[in-house]
Amino acid sequence: MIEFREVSKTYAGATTPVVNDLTFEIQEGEICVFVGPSGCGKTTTMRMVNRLIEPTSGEILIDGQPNTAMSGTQLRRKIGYAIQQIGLFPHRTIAENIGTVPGLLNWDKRRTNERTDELLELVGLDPGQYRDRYPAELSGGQQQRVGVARALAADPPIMLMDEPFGAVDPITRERLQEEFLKIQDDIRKTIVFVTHDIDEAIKMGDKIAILKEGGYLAQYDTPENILANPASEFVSSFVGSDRVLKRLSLTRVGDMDLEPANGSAGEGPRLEKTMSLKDALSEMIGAGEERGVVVSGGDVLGSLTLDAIRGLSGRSGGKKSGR
Ligand SMILES: Nc1ncnc2c1ncn2[C@@H]1O[C@H](COP(=O)(O)OP(=O)(O)OP(=O)(O)O)[C@@H](O)[C@H]1O
Repeated sequence: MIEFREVSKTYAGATTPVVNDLTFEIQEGEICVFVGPSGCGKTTTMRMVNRLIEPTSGEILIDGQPNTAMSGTQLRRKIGYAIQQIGLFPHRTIAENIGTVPGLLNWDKRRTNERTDELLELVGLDPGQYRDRYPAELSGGQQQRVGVARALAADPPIMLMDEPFGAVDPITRERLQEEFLKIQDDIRKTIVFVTHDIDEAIKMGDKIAILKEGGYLAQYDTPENILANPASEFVSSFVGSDRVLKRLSLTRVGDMDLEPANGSAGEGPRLEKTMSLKDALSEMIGAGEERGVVVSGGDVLGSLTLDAIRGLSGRSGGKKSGR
């Protein structure tokens, strides 16, 4: 767990803070996304976790221990770091790049090589083909995969990821996001993820910290709750006027309170429980029906009505509690 306690940062020579009295906790195994407009202090906040930047006041605890009490080696072992624009060393091979932190931690060569190959496979790159290439010989998307592999090298429980998928086209970006979420399902790291893209935040975050200019925490909650109940005008305009649709995309049919199905036939289209509400809505409107039958495999789970979906576009009605 990472705890921010009244953390502020004013850069030398500046008169106003760029990070302002942040207090919140990031739970173990969760992805916490810092999002907000340019200059609101996202990167500064993230870099205070691994002490690339020191706070002016307040403290950051990692598993209950102030990070100031940890040595450089301890911090490197505990915290992986993947940065914007990839940051691979151009004159080192892919294997040497991935082996950077194991090298600093004095791992022997064999262990580092085995780990490198394992990570290349994890991020979907054939070790035989890519291990000895240089970064310039890889596509942007492949380089970003290597950036993620490098951050994972020493198997740190915490990962800091600063716009890790920023430098690629939208389609590659979406693929990288999905691949990474699948990897995270297995590795369950505690992740701080910086982006300025609210859609990426909604997709990647278990929690989202929305920062606003001056480094204030405008809202800290699950994507679901932020979309349902934006805390202020600022949050509401930052998440966008399509927040209702975003929320429908995020919510699965199976997450809703369902009505009993009165027999499975003749009650509108069949909706798989994993389908998003946005797709379910489209099916129901397309079929001209007020309700659909929610199924999982061959079993009928219940019935979903247009009214229940409409209820969701208000506040939090209609949805089961929890994510
Ligand atoms: N080393 C520094 N010295 C002085 N001011 C700095 C320094 N680094 C950042 N700043 C200022 O602090 C503010 C916050 O910067 P930061 O990089 O944390 O924001 P950000 O939200 O990550 O921005 P972006 O989305 O544009 O990357 C900005 O106004 C920036 O100019």
